[in-house]
Amino acid sequence: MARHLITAAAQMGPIARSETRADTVRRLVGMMGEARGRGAELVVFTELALTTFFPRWMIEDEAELDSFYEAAMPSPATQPLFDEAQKLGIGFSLGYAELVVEGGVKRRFNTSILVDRTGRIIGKYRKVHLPGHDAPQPGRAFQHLEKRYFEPGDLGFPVFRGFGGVMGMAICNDRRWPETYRVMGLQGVDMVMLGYNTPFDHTGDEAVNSLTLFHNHLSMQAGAYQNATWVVGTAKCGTEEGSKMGGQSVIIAPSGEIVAQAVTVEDEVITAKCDLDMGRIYKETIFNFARHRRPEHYGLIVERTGAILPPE
Ligand SMILES: CSCC[C@@H](NC(N)=O)C(=O)O
Repeated sequence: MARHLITAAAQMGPIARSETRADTVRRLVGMMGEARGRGAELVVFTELALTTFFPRWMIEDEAELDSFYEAAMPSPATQPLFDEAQKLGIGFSLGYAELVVEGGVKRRFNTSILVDRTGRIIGKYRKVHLPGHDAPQPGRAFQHLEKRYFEPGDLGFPVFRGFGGVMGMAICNDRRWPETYRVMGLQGVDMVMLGYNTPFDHTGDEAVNSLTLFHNHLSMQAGAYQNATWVVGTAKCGTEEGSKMGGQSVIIAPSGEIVAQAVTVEDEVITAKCDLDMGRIYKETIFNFARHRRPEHYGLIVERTGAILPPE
């Protein structure tokens, strides 16, 4: 019997800095309802889906910085999302800024959770690949201070049984790194859910920036095909507080083909009927890891050094 999972990606247009949590959660609840109306059993929300993309600013006031984070999940502000999910019988993944206090010390992560169709959290992931800088860079219209505001995730790349398959999560910059998908691929992942906030000016080089949307899909399609998994990529996009960010949210099959794609840079729900068994043919043939991988030659990948150049 095929394992079909009707899946939605709920792309978000801009979130203004002044938008309240309650307003943002209402937007998410609205898209959840639309997704369920189209038969979706799972909806994938974006990275940092509850606030504007605050790492674009240097924020020195700690209380102001804390206001972008969630100290509990669910919280009174996010509870409506869990209630709606339970009422409609739809699961979701959600990205948010997580604040935990351990031994009196604040720890900050860029986090995603997976919630099942009963409203129960069944998985958590903390972003491993943090792009940008830990201090403001001169001459930039917008900063990218993820290295300042988050510590690298400490949970690895776990996968979770749910929705009839093996489910994994990644967050934004993670999607550009083959290791992200491969570590989950080695655990038999059927679907990787991820959200992204990708400003067009992220490299500072005009020629490279013009390829932003190409690189977005290139990374996710390669990750899907090479690991025989579905990939659902959900953008936050449009012009947010003056910063232009790429859209083109997608649902990608294990063949690497795009089966659904957003066409706006606003709130937009896309859906696809995903056969979680579609990856099997690839997992049993060209990407049969047990038969064909040669890890004895991959040692450099896990060395801490940067590039190792051949002798001159
Ligand atoms: C300075 S790199 C910024 C772009 C990065 N964005 C995030 N949010 O990770 C991305 O890889 O899309």
